Amino acid sequence: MSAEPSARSFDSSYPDPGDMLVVRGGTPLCGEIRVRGAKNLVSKAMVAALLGSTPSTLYDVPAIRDVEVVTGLLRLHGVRVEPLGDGRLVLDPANVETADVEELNVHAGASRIPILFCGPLLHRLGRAFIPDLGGCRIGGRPIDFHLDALREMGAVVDKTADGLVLTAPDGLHGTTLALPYPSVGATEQVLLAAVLADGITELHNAAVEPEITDLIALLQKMGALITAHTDRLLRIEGVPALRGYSHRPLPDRLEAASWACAALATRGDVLVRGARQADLMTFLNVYRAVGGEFEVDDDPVDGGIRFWHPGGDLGAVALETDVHPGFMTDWQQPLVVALTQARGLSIVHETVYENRLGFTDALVTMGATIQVYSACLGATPCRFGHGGYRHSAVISGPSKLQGNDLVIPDLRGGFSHFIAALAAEGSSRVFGVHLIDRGYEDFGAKLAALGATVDGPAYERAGLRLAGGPLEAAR
Ligand SMILES: CC(=O)N[C@H]1[C@@H](OP(=O)(O)OP(=O)(O)OC[C@H]2O[C@@H](n3ccc(=O)[nH]c3=O)[C@H](O)[C@@H]2O)O[C@H](CO)[C@@H](O)[C@@H]1O
Ligand SMILES: C=C(OP(=O)(O)O)C(=O)O
Repeated sequence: MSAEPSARSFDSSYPDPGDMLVVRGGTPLCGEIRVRGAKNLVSKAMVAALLGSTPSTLYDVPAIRDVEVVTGLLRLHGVRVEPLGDGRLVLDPANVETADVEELNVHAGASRIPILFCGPLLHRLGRAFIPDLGGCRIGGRPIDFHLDALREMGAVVDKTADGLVLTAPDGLHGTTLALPYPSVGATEQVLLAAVLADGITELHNAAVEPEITDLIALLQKMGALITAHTDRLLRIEGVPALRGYSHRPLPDRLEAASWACAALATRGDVLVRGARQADLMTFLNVYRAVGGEFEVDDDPVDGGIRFWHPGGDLGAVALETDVHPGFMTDWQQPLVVALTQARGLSIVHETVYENRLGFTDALVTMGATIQVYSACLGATPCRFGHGGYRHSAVISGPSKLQGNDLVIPDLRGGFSHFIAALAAEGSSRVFGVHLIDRGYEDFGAKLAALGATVDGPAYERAGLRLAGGPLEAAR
């Protein structure tokens, strides 16, 4: 890239120029970082604390925006949320109360977690107000499975201009449910509603992601009676009361895979402390198929997985994202950047979300050769084969990437843009950096620890925001 970033003018369609980082590419990421509790478990564990009659303690909680949002929502409902430092969080639900709708709406659009407050609030207060949901814009992300299940269990749902209002005039009761698709959120919804419901709930076609298994383990600690049968069947026997839990969440397998892909795309070598092989089996198979190397250290305290590029060419692969135990959709975006560096044609069929390949447009502007199709380019026709959803990609590599201006579209797409910028020649300006905070703790500090050259207003303006600033300070 010829021009230095400072010489480029800002396009008026870019978000806040202060929310931008300049990345100088071309240096392999090398070193070690640590991942803490999984974003996709910790936030749900925090909601589950509402179900207990005594305080809960959660360990290894990362300083990410989703945790901050759920902390805010819980506090508005009277839950005492006390960060004790070093990732310990005590949640005391002794004084749960109805929250002010206007105050709750401050969190509208910030995360997907508010929908999981339905069951716990209906049990505690008989009423729940749910602000509009946020989360990554990677598809329509409807909540029909959640609401249908709650209605079957006795909830009445009113859609208002402000958000959803739920009541349960006769309480929630157990029933037999079948999800049209094994949705993670809807499975969690049923678990959180059924554990205190009257009678037995059977959930067919449930999600079985490791985060679900960990949530079940946590609920079991609270006194819940849940049996996980084969064939995606969960049987939940409602109990009259639950106590608080003490729980160390599973490590973040999505963050671990992101850094693994960053090592591969930049020809680097990254030790991800805390990463656990059991949660990453499917990812590791694909990583190896592409040509990436890894080594597992099982030490329970200091262990992790070292990921590296062994030199030479990477190989192309064909893969489909799927529900667990398939290749997880949240691994897809970082891996695609590594695939731009693999020799040959790779095919990626995204079957979980209909709109999760938009981030590839930016990679193309950097020199990647990626074509996106609305046909199902995989062995299994998926729900998105008709309707014109651009959900299959063909990636031809290896491509020399050039730095460019990038606007972060969503959490994993944003991480992918960073990897591409780090693998590219020259410098890139990455806009919308705050979106990364939702799921990557200490992102800037970790990049720096791995030898990346990153600078810019997002660093200068917010001081240590990306290196454990306000999120950590809020503890
Ligand atoms: C906070 C969190 O844990 N987020 C994860 C969770 O999201 P989330 O729980 O939102 O994802 P789901 O598993 O529910 O969604 C999977 C598919 O089901 C569809 N669907 C879902 C619910 C519903 O009521 N109706 C419906 O049609 C969705 O549009 C999507 O196509 O699981 C996803 C799939 O592993 C991950 O990518 C997200 O990182
Ligand atoms: C899609 C994701 O998260 P969320 O469901 O919170 O939007 C993700 O973590 O990649």
